[in-house]
Amino acid sequence: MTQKPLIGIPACTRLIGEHPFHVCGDKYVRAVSDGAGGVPLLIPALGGTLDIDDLIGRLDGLLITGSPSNVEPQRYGGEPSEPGTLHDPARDATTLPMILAALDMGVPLLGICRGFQELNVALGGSLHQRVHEIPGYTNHREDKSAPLTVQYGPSHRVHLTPGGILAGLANGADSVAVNSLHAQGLDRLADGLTVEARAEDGLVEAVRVTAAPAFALAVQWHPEWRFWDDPLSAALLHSFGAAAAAHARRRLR
Ligand SMILES: N[C@@H](CCC(=O)NCCCC(=O)O)C(=O)O
Repeated sequence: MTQKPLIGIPACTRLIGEHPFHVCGDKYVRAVSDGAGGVPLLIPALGGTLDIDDLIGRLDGLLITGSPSNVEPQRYGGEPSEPGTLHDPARDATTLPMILAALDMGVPLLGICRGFQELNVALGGSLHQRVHEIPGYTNHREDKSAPLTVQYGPSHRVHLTPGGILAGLANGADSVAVNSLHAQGLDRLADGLTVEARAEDGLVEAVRVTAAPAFALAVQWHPEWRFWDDPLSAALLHSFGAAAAAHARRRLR
């Protein structure tokens, strides 16, 4: 009997009423279960109270999701955020070390939106906090007043790096249309990352970990959104799942 790969999804913290919760969006859970063929395991944002190495050693993959919260700027030497910015320090304290442990232990990793930004920060890179205020960059935020199908619909094109993983998954296409729901973006690219895609304004929108022994890729857009309707999204999740399944076979043999 083939065991499905166990894929960890670190949660966000969220106040619901007066009570704090650990939460994860349903579309990420289904991207793991239906898109990657894995068993989703939600991981609470407990930071240093978790034995990160022990936990990563039990996983076959790690999906770092998007979130409306921003990585705390002190994590990358940034200026203080604008007052009222939503942060999630408990999530930062969990995802950043988990990313490094997964890369160190060869556990396949897929980052999405905030997860893409966290990969860059975890490896020593930095972020633009408000991309839309920087001359030369366009507005990459969604219209929050629009229906979700519009917010997560195609927003701009990204140019895929020839010979990259995404270009291969896109059957050699040199650009694809993606959605865009982010105010932050990559500033200083961390050492050890290779650009996989750029937006038309030049903003980096996808990276891979150059020397990673396993699948280690992150995108600024949202392939988990209705992935079954988008060939590249489906191929990306399937490729991540295949890498996790291969890891499971090695781990469980
Ligand atoms: N807060 C960061 C990252 C934005 C992000 O992850 N957006 C998606 C949130 C909702 C979802 O999970 O689909 C930024 O603003 O750049």
